[in-house]
Amino acid sequence: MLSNSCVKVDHVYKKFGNQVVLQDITLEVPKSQIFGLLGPSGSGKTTLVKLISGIDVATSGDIRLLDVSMPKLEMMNQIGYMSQSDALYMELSAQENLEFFAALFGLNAAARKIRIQEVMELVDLQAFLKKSVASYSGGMKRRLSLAIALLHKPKVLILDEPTVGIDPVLRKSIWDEFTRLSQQGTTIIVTTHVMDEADKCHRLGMIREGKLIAVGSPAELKQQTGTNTIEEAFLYYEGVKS
Ligand SMILES: Nc1ncnc2c1ncn2[C@@H]1O[C@H](COP(=O)(O)OP(=O)(O)OP(=O)(O)O)[C@@H](O)[C@H]1O
Repeated sequence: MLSNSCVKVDHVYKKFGNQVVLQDITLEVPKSQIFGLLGPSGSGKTTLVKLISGIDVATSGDIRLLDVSMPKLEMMNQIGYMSQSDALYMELSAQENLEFFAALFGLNAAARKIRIQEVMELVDLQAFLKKSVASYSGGMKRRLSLAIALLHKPKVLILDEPTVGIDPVLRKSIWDEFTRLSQQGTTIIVTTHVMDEADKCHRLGMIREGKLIAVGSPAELKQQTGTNTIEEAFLYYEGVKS
C-alpha cells in the first residue's frame, strides 16, 4: 500500500443474487487526488462508490479507506458522500436540513452557522436558505446535497454524479472548488458522464460490465489509445472505435 494511499480496493467482487456486478476490482487512489469513474449506465460505478463509502459490503475482497478496513461506522466523519438521489428532507427548509446534518457530524452551534454560510455560498444558494426544499428545482437539490456533503470538511469526498442538472457556469465554479479542495489535501472520488469533467480529474478509471478496463491520467489514456479526447478514449475502450 502506498504510504500516501487514501483508498485501496483489492480484488473486490460484488454480487446481487447471481448477478456479478463488480468483478475483481483492484484500485488505489492516493491522498489529494481527484479520481474519476467513467462507464456506461449499469456498469457498476454507483455500486463501487457505495462499497468505498461503506454504505454496502463487498461480496469478497478488501477495501481500505485511510488504512481502515471498510465498512466502518467511525469512518463516516471522514467521508462526505453524495448519492445519485438526493437524501433531503423535502418538508424542511435548506437551513433546517443543513442544521440537521451539521449536528449529526458534531459541529457546534457557532461552527455550524459559519460553515452553513460557506457551503451555501459555494453552491450559490444563499438566497434560498430559508426556502422549503420541496420548492427547489432538481439542480438546486443537487447543489444542496453537495453543500451537505462538504459541511464537515471531510478528508474524502465521494460524489455520485454531483453536477447532473447544474448549469455550466456553476458546474465550473464547483469544479474549481474540487481542485482547490484537492490542493488542500481532500481526496475526491467522483462518477461522471461529462467528458470535460473527466478531463479535470487527475486520474480516471473506466468501468465496463463490472470490470475496470483502464486506469490512468486523462493524458495517459489519450496517449494509450491514440486519441485526442477523453470521449474518444472512452469509446475506444468501450470497443466501438470507428
Ligand atoms: N441493490 C441492488 N440489487 C440488485 N441489483 C442491483 C442493486 N444495485 C445495483 N444493481 C445492479 O447492478 C448493476 C450496476 O448498477 P450501478 O448502479 O452500480 O451502475 P452505474 O454504473 O452506477 O449506472 P448509472 O450510470 O446508470 O448510475 C446494474 O445492473 C444494477 O441493476
